[in-house]
Amino acid sequence: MGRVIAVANQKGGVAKTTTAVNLGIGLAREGKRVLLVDTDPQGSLTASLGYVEPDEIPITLANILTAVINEEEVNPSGGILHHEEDIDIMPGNIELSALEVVMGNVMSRELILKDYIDMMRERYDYILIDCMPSLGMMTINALVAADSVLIPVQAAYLPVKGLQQLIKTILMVKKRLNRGLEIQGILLTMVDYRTNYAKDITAKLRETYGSRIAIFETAIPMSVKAAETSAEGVSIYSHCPKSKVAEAYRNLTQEVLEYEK
Ligand SMILES: Nc1ncnc2c1ncn2[C@@H]1O[C@H](COP(=O)(O)OP(=O)(O)OP(=O)(O)O)[C@@H](O)[C@H]1O
Repeated sequence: MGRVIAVANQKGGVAKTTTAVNLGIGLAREGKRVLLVDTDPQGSLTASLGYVEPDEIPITLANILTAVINEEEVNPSGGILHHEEDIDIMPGNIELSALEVVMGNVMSRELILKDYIDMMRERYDYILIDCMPSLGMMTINALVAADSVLIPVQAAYLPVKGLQQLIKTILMVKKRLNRGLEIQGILLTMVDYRTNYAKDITAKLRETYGSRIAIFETAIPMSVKAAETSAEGVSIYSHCPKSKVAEAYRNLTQEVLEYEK
């Protein structure tokens, strides 16, 4: 049975998508069967893997979740795209925006994505859910469907306030809807090693959250190489295997594999 990890932070541009893609492909390179699920109406995960016009893809997560809502039968292979780096993708696009509104008005509205994800678990070792930058119904659905949450945090400012809100939401979901949910850890991203920010922020995070929340050993360095990958439609391992960012995502992959043990 696959393990489901939500990559979440309501703050935009903190490298959720970049992390979902490179952790997902990192796990696939270790022989794991991986599904990436794009729950963001911007479709940036979908686009960054080479499907540059997500809005033109005929079957996406929005169609699948609509079928779930309407209690129609869902074909587990339906809409799945296969990327050359050996991962599967359930694409997302702008239709998820309207769907999120519909979701808010149906029975068991928090469990819609979970229905689909649970059906997919037996086919994969890891399912990574790329969340949208909000704490709305779609993100709640992702947290309900997941076993754990990975929280990318951009190491450019002291991000404590937004994090508190996210953690509160996660704990609320854990209490009411998904008792097994774990916070897998905070991942520092876009770390600029020319400054001392990373050290300061790590220290601040440890001081604030102490032993309650793990912080990954690995931090992801700031690098234009990471930003270039999405235009190429491939992972950092294909685009620039010797870069520091590639090394960091390889290390993160190992940490995630270790976590399960
Ligand atoms: N390590 C990095 N160094 C420099 N730029 C990066 C790095 N990681 C990601 N980026 C770039 O930062 C931008 C935001 O990254 P990304 O799209 O992964 O964040 P996100 O949290 O998923 O955003 P959104 O909230 O909009 O979904 C992108 O342009 C991406 O290419």
